[in-house]
Amino acid sequence: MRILLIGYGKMGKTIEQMALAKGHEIVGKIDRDNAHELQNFSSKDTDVAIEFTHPAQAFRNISYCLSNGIPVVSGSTGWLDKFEEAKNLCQQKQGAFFYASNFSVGVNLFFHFNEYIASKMQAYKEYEVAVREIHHLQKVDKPSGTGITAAEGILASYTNLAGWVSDNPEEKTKLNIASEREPDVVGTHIVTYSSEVDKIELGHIAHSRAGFAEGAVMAAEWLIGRQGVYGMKDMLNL
Ligand SMILES: NC(=O)C1=CN([C@@H]2O[C@H](COP(=O)(O)OP(=O)(O)OC[C@H]3O[C@@H](n4cnc5c(N)ncnc54)[C@H](OP(=O)(O)O)[C@@H]3O)[C@@H](O)[C@H]2O)C=CC1
Ligand SMILES: O=C(O)C1=N[C@H](C(=O)O)C[C@H](O)C1
Repeated sequence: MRILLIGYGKMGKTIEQMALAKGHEIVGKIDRDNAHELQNFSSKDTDVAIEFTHPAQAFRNISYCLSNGIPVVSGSTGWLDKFEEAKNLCQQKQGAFFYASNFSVGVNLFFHFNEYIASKMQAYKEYEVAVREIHHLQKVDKPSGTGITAAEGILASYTNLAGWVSDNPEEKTKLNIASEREPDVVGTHIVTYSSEVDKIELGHIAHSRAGFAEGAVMAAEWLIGRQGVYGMKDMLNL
């Protein structure tokens, strides 16, 4: 598979290692300082693009790929206000687009169990539900994309809550997502149900970026030959 890497930071470099180990070819590496070179790539030389950049750049990169017939896998977070636009463009161009806030199989199992637990816990209003995410100091967006997906999984059952809120535990009508930034934390997500007498927790701790990279390469392999908008639930049958 001929892969174009868009974003050559922590994730781009980890994905490169994973892809080469699986026998794939990297046809290009686009980063901020050579971003203009993206226009040189087309479906003639690229089977799939894997995009991990920045909240402010992701939509433009994804749009370029969809407009030029390049199937695109994106893991960038913090840009989802434009997700509907990306979906529409994908439909219009009959393209292929795979998005996940988190490509790790373990996190997607965590999402699955999180939805199930929320569906049971919503009947027990003596428990207050909250989401907490902890990441490294370089992370630019808050809350994390994974934290938002976890919150949405809970809100599907908690119809009494009017959406989520970032770092505002006093706002009792909404589900709080608490964000913490600490050196060298790859990605930790914890859902807590607290009552006066006890606490139930479901959590996921990433030990490295290998799980994210492995999932992204798996998604790229899976996307080739498909048309439409997909996510991890489609690939993993969750
Ligand atoms: N879905 C998932 O499983 C995961 C998602 N992520 C998300 O992926 C994104 C990237 O994470 P990470 O690799 O850790 O971040 P990094 O900051 O390490 O890397 C991002 C890279 O993108 C580059 N970049 C900035 N603008 C452009 C542009 N216009 N075109 C191409 N490249 C550009 C940056 O360059 P420069 O440094 O010069 O700005 C940088 O090298 C984040 O949104 C993060 O939240 C991260 C891990 C897992
Ligand atoms: O920026 C990161 O590092 C990560 N970002 C993703 C997110 O925002 O959920 C996924 C992972 O937690 C690492």
